[in-house]
Amino acid sequence: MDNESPQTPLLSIRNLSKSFGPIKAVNNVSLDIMVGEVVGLVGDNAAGKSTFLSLLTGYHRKDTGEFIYRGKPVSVSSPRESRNRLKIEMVYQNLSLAPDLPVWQNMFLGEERRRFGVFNDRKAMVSDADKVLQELNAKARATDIVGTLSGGEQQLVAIGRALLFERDLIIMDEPTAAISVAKIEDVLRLIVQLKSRGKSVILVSHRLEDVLTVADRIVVFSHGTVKSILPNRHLNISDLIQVMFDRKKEATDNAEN
Ligand SMILES: Nc1ncnc2c1ncn2[C@@H]1O[C@H](COP(=O)(O)OP(=O)(O)OP(=O)(O)O)[C@@H](O)[C@H]1O
Repeated sequence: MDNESPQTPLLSIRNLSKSFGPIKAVNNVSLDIMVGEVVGLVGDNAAGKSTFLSLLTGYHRKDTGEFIYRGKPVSVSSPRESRNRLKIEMVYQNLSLAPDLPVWQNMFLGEERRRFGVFNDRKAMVSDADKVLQELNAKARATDIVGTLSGGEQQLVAIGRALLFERDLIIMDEPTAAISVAKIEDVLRLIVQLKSRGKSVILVSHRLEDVLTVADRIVVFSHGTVKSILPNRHLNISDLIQVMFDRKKEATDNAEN
């Protein structure tokens, strides 16, 4: 598939756990994310997907476990450390953009550029934001107000941050949940484009057909654990549903016995 030999883990997650009181939301999860890999994350409600992501992005602190980034153990105890040390950019379903601000300000929000000792070097930021927008084939310009853009263009702004700050791993949480069918293809194409630039992507989605379209591997979460890691070869939706829900079926079977 590529010339890199053997596959290099970008991020290794080892024995990650997080409880909320008696609930083991994430229970001893280990997973390698490879360079340039798209990993689909699926699972029933309350399987632990959001909690797992919140540990990666530094919004919650792990109880136990280890992050190894490009071979080196790294500690992450805040969103800033996740961005700077694990090079993670999280794109939320609601995109977390400020609609009244221009694109460039949204892209640099909280990470304004200082150049030659000058705070908020507006000219440089507008120009850098425009470059990224062009790379993503966006119609929007850096000075456009975000609230006036279509949902698809807003998504490009959110993802533009990842390119601007050279993040390695982009986490997309339900990116196709709230957009039109026509735009879904754009988002999936964008994920493939990110992969072709060597970025790794974690795609969390309840739309299994989207995950099957772009993921290299699909990680099935259940009850806070990794239930299965499936290479996405010859997989179809019914295979995936079976893996996702058979424990539930067993539980029902057991309950009936
Ligand atoms: N802040 C919290 N306080 C207490 N319990 C929590 C908290 N966050 C999550 N949980 C619990 O942890 C478990 C895993 O929840 P999580 O939201 O991570 O699952 P999920 O797979 O993202 O589900 P969904 O697909 O419904 O969003 C659930 O039982 C949930 O109730």
